[in-house]
Formats: sequence, structure tokens, C-alpha cells
Amino acid sequence: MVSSIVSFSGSTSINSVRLAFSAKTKVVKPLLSLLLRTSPIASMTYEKEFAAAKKAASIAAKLCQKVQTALLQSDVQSKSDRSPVTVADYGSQALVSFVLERELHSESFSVVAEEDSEDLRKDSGREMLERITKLVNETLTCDETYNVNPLSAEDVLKAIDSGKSEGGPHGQHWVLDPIDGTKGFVRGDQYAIALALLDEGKVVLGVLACPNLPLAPIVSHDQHSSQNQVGCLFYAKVGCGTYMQSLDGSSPTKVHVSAIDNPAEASFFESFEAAHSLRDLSGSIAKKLGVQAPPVRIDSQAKYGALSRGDGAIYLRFPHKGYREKIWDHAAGFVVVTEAGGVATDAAGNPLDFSKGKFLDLDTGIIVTNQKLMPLLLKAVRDSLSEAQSASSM
Ligand SMILES: Nc1ncnc2c1ncn2[C@@H]1O[C@H](COP(=O)(O)O)[C@@H](OP(=O)(O)O)[C@H]1O
Ligand SMILES: [Mg+2]
Ligand SMILES: [Mg+2]
Ligand SMILES: [Mg+2]
Repeated sequence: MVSSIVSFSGSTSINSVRLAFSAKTKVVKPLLSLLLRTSPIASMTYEKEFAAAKKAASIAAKLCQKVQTALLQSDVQSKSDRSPVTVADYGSQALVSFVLERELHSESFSVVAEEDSEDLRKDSGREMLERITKLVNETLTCDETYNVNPLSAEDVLKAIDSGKSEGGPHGQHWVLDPIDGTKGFVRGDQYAIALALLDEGKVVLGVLACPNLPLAPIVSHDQHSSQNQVGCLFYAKVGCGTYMQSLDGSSPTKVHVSAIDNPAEASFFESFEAAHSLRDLSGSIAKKLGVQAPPVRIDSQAKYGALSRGDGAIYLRFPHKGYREKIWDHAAGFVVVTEAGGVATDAAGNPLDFSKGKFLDLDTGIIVTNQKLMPLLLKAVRDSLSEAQSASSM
């Protein structure tokens, strides 16, 4: 559900105030932090970071699109070679770090990212590193924003590891999944470049670039929509709502989650990959809710983006026992969907906690929907889980 066209303006000097204070004593900083979080102007902060994140994800998306196009045109034999995907993962991560550092000149650059350069630094990684370096330089040249000397292989390695961190409850940390939905990327389906910023353990902004997601709703009553343009950029900042624009740069549109309050009319998302989520469980929950529509299975955090604009009303994710969710698989999607009016919790209804390092500590799974459906969904989840538990103990 897409509503009015809005653009961000009305900057304040709150960032400069922050900077000035941040250099001061340890006493002032927490006080200022508290003030900013409780003040109505808190939502006006992070403007520079927000702009940098959008730019970084958009440039990385260009690199990924280029690799995916080449991958899909290649023959069957080279399709089974996974190296193009790896090249895109590393290339995307290097570009995002490069852009963030260039734009922000931050003294304490910290990134919790999925990839690192360890394998690339080995002799066996040399050829791949050359391919990545070439790709990164080609993408930067095409973009024309940065008039820089070509990056060397060493620059690329440094960018991949730049600010490497485990996150945590204090300070600011970027959270990056350079390609989320790797399996979808290989198939030519959905994937996302997912970038979020944590501040004192909370996700304060997030950007999702979804190069293959149609601009038109993917769960639509109008199956004959003439709009088949793909490539969406979703972005959200705490207190400011969620916006979507085309990756080509159309004007932003404010988006909202579905307003459906009758679960029978809702459709639900889950992973395309059967191994990523327990389908028996999501099927049982959907049945209890009376959901009529079949599940919509797509890869990556594109699910959060689609949900944030009201394509479907529920996202169910129940990994197999023992799987630990990583923050980069959810941080950007979380703020995109919650700022659009959605609610995302674990299976017991606890808020998602991004402050514990690179893992999300969860009770069983992740569920996302709108405010009205959440109580019904939680009950269906509770009932289905206890049924599954008693069945397994028999
Ligand atoms: N067995 C498993 N259960 C749940 N998630 C898994 C999984 N194996 C991998 N994943 C995660 O699922 C992500 C993709 O999400 P989705 O299932 O929504 O498409 C992967 O991100 P990457 O593709 O970045 O590695 C990976 O982190
Ligand atoms: Mg991922
Ligand atoms: Mg990934
Ligand atoms: Mg991965």
C-alpha cells in the first residue's frame, strides 16, 4: 500500500552538536545520548549516515546486477561454478565499506559484516581477488561519483575488512549483508544488499536494495499489471517511516504494511529455500489462522521490503533446531518493516535484540506482521509449537 510522495528535507545541526559533545567527557556522552533518544528531534539525526547508506547500497547493487547478468548468460558448466557469487559478495562488501568511509570520514568506523578477506589473502584466492578488484573499479568508474585512482588489490582487501567488528550494545556499528539470498542470486531470483546502522544496540536506520524486486506489488489481485519494472530501494530511519524508490532513482514513496485484520485475507511469506524454514510449522500456523492463499516463497530480506509496502501481511521464519540467526540477515529488514507500521518479534513475542553481537538470540523463530494481526498470529504460533512439541515427544 503506497501513499503520498515525500522527500526528506529540513536538516538540523543536531549531528554537529553530537560531534562536538562526543569529543568531551564520558559523562556528557551518555547524557546527550539519552537526550537525543527521548527528544522529538532524535528522528532528525543520522542524515549523513542515511544518505551514505543509500548511496553505498545502490552502488553495490550495480556490481551485483552486472555479475548476475553475466552468470545467467553463462553456460551450464560455469553456472555450477560458485565463484561468480563469491566475487559479487566480496565486491559488494568492498564497495559498501569504501562508500561509507568516503562519505563519513568517521574516526570509529565499525562494521559487522558477513564476509571477510581471509580466504582471499591465501595464494588460492589471488585470481579471484584480481577479478573482484577489476569489478569494483569498473563499478566505481561507471558510477562517476568518485574520481579516484583505481583501487589496488590491497585496497580492496582492506575495504572488505575495514572496521571489522562483532557489534554489541555500545556505540555505532554498521551491519552489512553484501548479498542476502545468495541462493536466489544464483537462480536469477530475489536477493538484497542489506545495510543497517546500530546505535547503542538499536537499529536506527536501514537500507535494502532489491535489484530484482518488481516495483509493482508481487502479491496482487491485479495479475495483469502492466508495470514490470524491477529494482527497488527501501529505506527507513527511526521515527521517520519507510520509503521506497526505484533503484534507478525515481521519487520516493512512503510505504505502509497491509492494514488487513482478517487473517483469511492475508497471504504469508517464507523462504524460497526449504532448508531455511520449517514448512510444516508455517503451514500449520497459516491453517490455524485461516489463511487461504498459498505461501509466497521468495529469497532474502526482499520479503521485509515487500511486506513493508503491503504485499502480503505475514512473514514466518522458523529455522531448523540449532540454527543461529545472524543480525545482518534481519537488521535492515527489521527497521524497514517496523517503520512501515509492522511488528517483528521472535516466536514468543519478544522484541528482536540486535545488541548481543553478531547473533540474534531468539526463542524459536521470527514472525512479522501488522499490529492488528500480531495477537492472533502469536496465539496460532503458540498453539502450533505446542502441538509440534507434543507430537515429537510421543
Ligand atoms: N539452515 C538455515 N536456516 C535458516 N537460515 C539459513 C540457513 N542457512 C542459511 N541461512 C541464511 O538464510 C539467508 C537467506 O535468507 P532467506 O532464506 O530468507 O532467503 C542466508 O543469507 P545469505 O544468502 O546472505 O548467506 C543465510 O544467512
Ligand atoms: Mg544473508
Ligand atoms: Mg550474504
Ligand atoms: Mg551467506
